[in-house]
Amino acid sequence: MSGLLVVEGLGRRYGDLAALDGVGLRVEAGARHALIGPNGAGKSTLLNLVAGSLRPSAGRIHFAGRDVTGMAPARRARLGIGRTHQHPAVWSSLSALDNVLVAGRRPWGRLRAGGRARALELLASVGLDAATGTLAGSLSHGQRRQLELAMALAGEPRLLLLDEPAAGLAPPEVELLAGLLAALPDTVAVLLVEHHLDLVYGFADQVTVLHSGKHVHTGTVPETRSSPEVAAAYAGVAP
Ligand SMILES: Nc1ncnc2c1ncn2[C@@H]1O[C@H](COP(=O)(O)OP(=O)(O)OP(=O)(O)O)[C@@H](O)[C@H]1O
Repeated sequence: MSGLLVVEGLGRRYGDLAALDGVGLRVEAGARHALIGPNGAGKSTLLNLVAGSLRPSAGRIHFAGRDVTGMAPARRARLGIGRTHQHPAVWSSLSALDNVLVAGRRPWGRLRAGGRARALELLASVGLDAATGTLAGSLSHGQRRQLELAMALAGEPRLLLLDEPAAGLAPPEVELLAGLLAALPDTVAVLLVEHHLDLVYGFADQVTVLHSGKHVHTGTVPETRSSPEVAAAYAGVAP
């Protein structure tokens, strides 16, 4: 089965509500794949199902040729699925450096060889070289997003799930984020959930659109921009 991430017939119900309904998705190794759609489309649900923090009601998830559908989040992370959250998940009482060191630990808490140098390198790569000793709780919202990105990269993911990284950022911070995303190594595939369409269209090579839990469209940026189904989804018309 080709494709780094292959999702088939994925569904998730909350009582009577189908938050996600029979969705398929394929993310190739090294791809820049965006997942968009109006509020409540099911984007975060899909991301959480892939990360393993939610269990599906239907469907399968394959990563790197393995069926990970029932696998715990920590095991998926060890296989190479990294993520950031809608609200940055950092340890407020630890320094930025310690956050990255902890996030990059191997199983059983062992630090990676050269871990400190690598952590400093990652912090520099996300623009936090002047804040390595700052407590994460004292960082601005935008800086916590940058820190969480460095933490996710410390796990050496092959797939990075980014959940609305531009949410709550001021325009100059969005520009900084766009630069950081553009500089991500192409050894990492990215699945980006985002409402900021300029950011998405500048970043993605494939775009998948969800509406009311259903798959509406997958295509290149020009295909997505000119799709009547996508326009209808954003206009609130049933696909
Ligand atoms: N824990 C929950 N209990 C009940 N319903 C939920 C729960 N989580 C999500 N939902 C519902 O599932 C649907 C999909 O939610 P989801 O957060 O995945 O959408 P989204 O596309 O990420 O939306 P947004 O862009 O607003 O973040 C929504 O109708 C939402 O209200």
